[in-house]
Amino acid sequence: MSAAAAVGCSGFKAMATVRSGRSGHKPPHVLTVAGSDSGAGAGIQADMKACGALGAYCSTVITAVTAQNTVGVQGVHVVPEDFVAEQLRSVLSDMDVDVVKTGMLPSISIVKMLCRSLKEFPVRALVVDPVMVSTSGDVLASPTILAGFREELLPMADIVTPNLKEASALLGGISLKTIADMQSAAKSIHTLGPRTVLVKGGDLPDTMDAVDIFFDGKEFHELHGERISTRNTHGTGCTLASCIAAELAKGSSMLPAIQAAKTFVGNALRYSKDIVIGRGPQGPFDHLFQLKSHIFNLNSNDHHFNPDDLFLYAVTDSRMNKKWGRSITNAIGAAIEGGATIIQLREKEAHTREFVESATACMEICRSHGVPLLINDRIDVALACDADGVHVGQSDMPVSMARSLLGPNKIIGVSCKTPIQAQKAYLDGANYIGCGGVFPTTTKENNPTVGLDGLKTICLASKLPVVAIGGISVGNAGDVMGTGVPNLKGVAVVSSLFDRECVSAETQRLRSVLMDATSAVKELS
Ligand SMILES: Cc1ncc(COP(=O)(O)OP(=O)(O)O)c(N)n1
Ligand SMILES: Cc1ncsc1CCOP(=O)(O)O
Ligand SMILES: [Mg+2]
Repeated sequence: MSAAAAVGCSGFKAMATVRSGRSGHKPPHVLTVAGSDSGAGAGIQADMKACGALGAYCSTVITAVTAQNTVGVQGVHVVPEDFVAEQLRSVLSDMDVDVVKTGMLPSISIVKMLCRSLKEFPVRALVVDPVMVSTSGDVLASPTILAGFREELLPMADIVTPNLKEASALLGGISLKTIADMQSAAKSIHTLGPRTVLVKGGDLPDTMDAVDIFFDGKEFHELHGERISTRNTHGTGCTLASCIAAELAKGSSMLPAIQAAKTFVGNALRYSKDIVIGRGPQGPFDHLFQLKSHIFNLNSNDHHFNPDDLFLYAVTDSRMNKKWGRSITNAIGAAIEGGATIIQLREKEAHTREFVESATACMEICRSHGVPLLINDRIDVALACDADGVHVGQSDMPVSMARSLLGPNKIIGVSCKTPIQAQKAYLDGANYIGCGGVFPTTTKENNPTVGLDGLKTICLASKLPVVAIGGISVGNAGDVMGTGVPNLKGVAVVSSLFDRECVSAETQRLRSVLMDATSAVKELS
């Protein structure tokens, strides 16, 4: 196989499109030939997750089915050679595989048959993880496969990735205790025919960090990685080799592929170091940490949405603040002091930088008081200042899109005037509905009113909590809450708080009107 020329080639996608004979985009494709791990930490399952996480398609030829968990390997069922051959033929004859990665190859006849298949259907690169013994110490391949590795598979490989035990086994049982030993092992394994060798030193005693030795046929590269203290290391070998394969399939050359793979494994271990799966000594780690760290980690400070937060919803207005000579931070501070339960920054005229800066300052105030802060219209500003959520209207970014950008924990409110909009709000993943204008207002132009009847209709049409908005003040807030619809949770107001001289006093007055009205409704029901 002449993978040397192909690995690291550019213009790969165009070539792949021609090969597939169809127009459209062909994703980078890794075929893993390995064993299934019922615990899903290693083997085929790890390979699929690793390739998927790095953006490569992963097809699978299963050589054995293992019964294993975090304690060890309880059983191995080897797939008959003919059926491994059939799987290989199915995938390789049809799917334009870029890179083959091998894991558990339980018998020499399977090794030999794989080599024949690869000669019949050449691929761009072959990554061999010479799996022999599981991390729990269980034997996964008969020692006779060593001959198959040495004589047939390794000469075809672009890289072979033994750990210390495997390197030792490939070299007849020599002892490997130092970095110098690893270098000489890498060189000796290279003489067996692979284009490059990575000897993994995770088990090397007396080293502060994990050192791997990469030999490219000419030079040694010492690759250092932080040693992460965790029990969750099951599947690191499979994952590293699969990541290398995925990077090669994407067009990387060998050394950058190894570096990217090491970074991925290091980050996965760091993210997963405290997860608990299984009762045994060695647990799996989370290959999909990138998805979760984006969505979950960043949001560790998120305010957990409580529909009662909508009770007294203060919405800012830059024109009013200007008129009264207030900064936005003063305005929201006063509203919180007066008893506002949620704040929305509705800054229609602000430039982005100014908006991000003031929103960040407001976030600090709100967080210190445990009051959620939402951003009107601007998902980007909400993300930038890690706000608790957004409020969007029917002509703003769709709720479903905002949800996928903000993740599951942020609060999303949406304006609705019709029952259909209200039903869709729930299906799209909104947390609440803003319904209005209920009454006429000069704060928002060209905004037809729905009245108290329209408000009730919206409330009844949705399971979501609703906040009423538009022309609401101390004079009519009692009527609004007096509708008594259970999911009407409060009122949102702009001018009756911020177009007044004393924001905190107006907020207090409104709060007591709302409290009286809700107690009256409770008494009636
Ligand atoms: C709580 C609440 N409800 C409704 C709105 C109005 O949002 P939208 O329809 O997007 O109009 P603008 O506020 O963007 O002019 C709101 N802001 N808050
Ligand atoms: C933003 C908005 N959406 C519907 S009405 C309205 C304006 C509410 O302002 P005010 O409380 O001053 O009537
Ligand atoms: Mg809007």
